[in-house]
Amino acid sequence: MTTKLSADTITAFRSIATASVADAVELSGRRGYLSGGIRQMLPGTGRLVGPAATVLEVPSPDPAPPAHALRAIDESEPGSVVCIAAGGADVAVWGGLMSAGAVANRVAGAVLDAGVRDIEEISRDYADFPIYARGSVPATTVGRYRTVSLNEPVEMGGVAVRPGDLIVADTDGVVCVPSDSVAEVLRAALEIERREREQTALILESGSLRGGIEKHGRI
Ligand SMILES: O=C([O-])CC(=O)C(=O)O
Ligand SMILES: [Mg+2]
Repeated sequence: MTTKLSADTITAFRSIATASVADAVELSGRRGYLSGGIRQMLPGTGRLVGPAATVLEVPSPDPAPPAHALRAIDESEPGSVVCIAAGGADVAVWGGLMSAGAVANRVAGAVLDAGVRDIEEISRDYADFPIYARGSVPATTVGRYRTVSLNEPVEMGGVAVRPGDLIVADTDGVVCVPSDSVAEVLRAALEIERREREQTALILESGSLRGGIEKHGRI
């Protein structure tokens, strides 16, 4: 099961750039950002923020439906982000039908360490639904990969993603905030945003990039 995060926490992260969230996770000694190879394919409306529901897919010629992904879509708490780990597979682990199911179940978005297909259909019929993926590819996952777990820890783009971790994604990419450090990362990320606003003002006032970042000693 995914962990309940407060509506206030979700709202707060929706106003914070992934760059700041990634830096804030790093302050706790961990890596939060997923590989830049997993990028925004469909933007939805604004930043994607929600708890992860995790699915693992592995190579298999078994032509079975992706049962764990279908369950993740139908059974996750509204507002969840369905995260499918497939080792960067060059197949579509998501498409138009899965988007229809996700919208019907109020899933917040999808993050895929693999490809997506039916882009034309999804952008036409589900324009509010955000998808992050390695790219688009017309090949179905069925008969090439099969799902093996739901809501177990997975690895995506170089990061361990656990069910209930907070996913934050925007035009820069995807960050995973470990569920045990959400409050601490939120505080740190807000402080980073405050510092950068101050630095921006100092740069513009002084007319010097180096002068503007001197006070805090970092970019
Ligand atoms: O076949 C798939 O793997 C996914 C797909 O096209 C859909 O959800 O429409
Ligand atoms: Mg399809």
